[in-house]
Amino acid sequence: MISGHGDLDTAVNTMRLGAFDYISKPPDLNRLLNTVRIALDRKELVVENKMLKKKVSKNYEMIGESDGVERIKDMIDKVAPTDARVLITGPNGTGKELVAHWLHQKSERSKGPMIEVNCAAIPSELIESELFGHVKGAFTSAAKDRAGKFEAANGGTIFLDEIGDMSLSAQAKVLRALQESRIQRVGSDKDIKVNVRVIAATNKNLKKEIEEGNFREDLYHRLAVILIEVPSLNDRRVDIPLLINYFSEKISNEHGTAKKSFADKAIKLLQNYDWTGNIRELRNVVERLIILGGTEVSESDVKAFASK
Ligand SMILES: Nc1ncnc2c1ncn2[C@@H]1O[C@H](COP(=O)(O)OP(=O)(O)OP(=O)(O)O)[C@@H](O)[C@H]1O
Repeated sequence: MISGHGDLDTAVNTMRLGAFDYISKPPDLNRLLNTVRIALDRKELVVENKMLKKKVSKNYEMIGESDGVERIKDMIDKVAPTDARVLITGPNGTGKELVAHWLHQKSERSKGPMIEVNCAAIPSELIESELFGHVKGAFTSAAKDRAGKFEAANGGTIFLDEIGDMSLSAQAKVLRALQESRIQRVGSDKDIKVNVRVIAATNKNLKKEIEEGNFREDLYHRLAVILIEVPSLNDRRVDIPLLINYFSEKISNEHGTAKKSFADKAIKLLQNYDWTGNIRELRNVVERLIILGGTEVSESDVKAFASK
């Protein structure tokens, strides 16, 4: 707002009504330029922030009203505010990672970091240094000191995904970290105290892995203080219509197109499929049908493009 009749009241009122700045006439052009620059920066930040918030909150929405999902939501509400360790089990693509994010977001640690480690993706000779860091010279390629994921998660949560695939030697190190809340960087004997909540997930049957000697029983008991079992999609088919609707909206948004509806018969057909890939597979099928199907996705679209 630029005005020649400025007094303090008008200035305060204009700002209250949403003006970014109040400049009296004749304007000092340097000040004006500066104000415009700052306002543009602010606007950019606000837009970016809105987009990020949307992304975060949308990504971790948990859709479903089946008994299985309701039970998980109840458990999350009870368990999230505590520091109890949680082991999440269930087949691939059922939403284990989603549950882990929810637990973190609804916990007192939500302002702290949430660090994810995919234990299956890290070669066994690197996992120790990845989790606990290393000091310079600990091994040939250790050119400088480096903190690991446990230190990075300090004050927050570490999510050990696919824990069933972790080597026995790494399991021993994780066990020590859990027992003592302390870690040592590889190549150092200095203890570092960490304040980290541990959430782990696996699609393996850990009881069976224990019997076969692939998983430490003591580590299992440390991790599974609370056990959350995520059911397969075939065991909660009532959620399928809701999920189709949710993914249809989400995918159309991502594509920048109008939301497509699905005919009742198309939904029924999808509801009876065998979803071995669970929710991840359903999402892919919905995306395919949105791209290839008609304005309203029909039963014949499902037969043509998503037959099983
Ligand atoms: N109840 C749900 N509502 C909405 N989206 C879901 C739900 N459950 C899972 N998803 C979505 O399905 C996809 C797969 O979920 P996620 O990655 O959490 O599964 P996972 O069990 O961790 O899989 P994996 O064992 O293969 O790592 C993700 O895109 C996730 O956002």
